[in-house]
Amino acid sequence: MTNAQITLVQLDNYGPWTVTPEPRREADLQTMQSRLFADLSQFFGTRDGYVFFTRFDNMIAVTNGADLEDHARVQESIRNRYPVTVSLGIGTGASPTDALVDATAHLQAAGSAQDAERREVLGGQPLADDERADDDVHIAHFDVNDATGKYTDELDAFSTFVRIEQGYASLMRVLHDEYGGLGFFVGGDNVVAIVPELDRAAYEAVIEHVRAEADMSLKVGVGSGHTATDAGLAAKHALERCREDGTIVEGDV
Ligand SMILES: Nc1nc2c(ncn2[C@@H]2O[C@H](COP(=O)(O)OP(=O)(O)OP(=O)(O)O)[C@@H](O)[C@H]2O)c(=O)[nH]1
Repeated sequence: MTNAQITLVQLDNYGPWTVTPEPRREADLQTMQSRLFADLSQFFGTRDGYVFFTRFDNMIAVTNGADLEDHARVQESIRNRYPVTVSLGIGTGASPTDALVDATAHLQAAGSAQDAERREVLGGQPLADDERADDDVHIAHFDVNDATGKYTDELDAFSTFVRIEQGYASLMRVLHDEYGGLGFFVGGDNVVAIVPELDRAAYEAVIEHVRAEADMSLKVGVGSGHTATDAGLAAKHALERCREDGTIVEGDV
């Protein structure tokens, strides 16, 4: 089964802050955003969750295992150490996309991201203990076949970046629009996707879609678990089996 718990992290009134009292230096904003992401990754990581930076002003976390108190503690810690605050919307659902829609609704109902009065909303409810199962979280770890040989060692770095981003765009769209999954670029040539339970044929179809649309060949390791860490590690081991056996889909399918 799938029982996703997704937390939407939204910086409060961040747009106005970046230009008040006048535009702030971009390098300072980049530094602050990446430190905040690192802190959130570490915090949710200690609770076996994953955070993805997405747009930095909005970040998406898989938080199965983190309760309301954990979320409130993150807000307090950020308030104490950063010049910005964060609102958190917690959503649950049978698919990651449903859970994210639920999480988003809790923040949107409380006001705009650029409403000076809307600060540190903590909306929604985590899964109760008796709602959780050992295979709540499903993660698919996608990797480009021989990205080093085909791109990194062949093209200039920007051309490689464009090719990888095009593959990522194709993959994230098909996962979201057709399968209820949320795919995130995590660096290099890797995409980690939070997915519902999907079978081998679905993964083969996703990989074929990206090959046809973006001319990029992928492999994927799939894992499931009680938390993002458990599922994500299982997915990484499955991806290693793809490498060893020359296969394109391995793991919990
Ligand atoms: N975030 C993250 N990045 C990874 C991971 N594994 C590899 N990478 C990144 O991906 C890049 C390419 O590494 P590989 O995917 O091993 O290399 P490859 O050339 O595609 O070779 P094959 O995957 O064996 O086909 C590395 O430089 C890293 O940036 C991972 O588990 N997580």
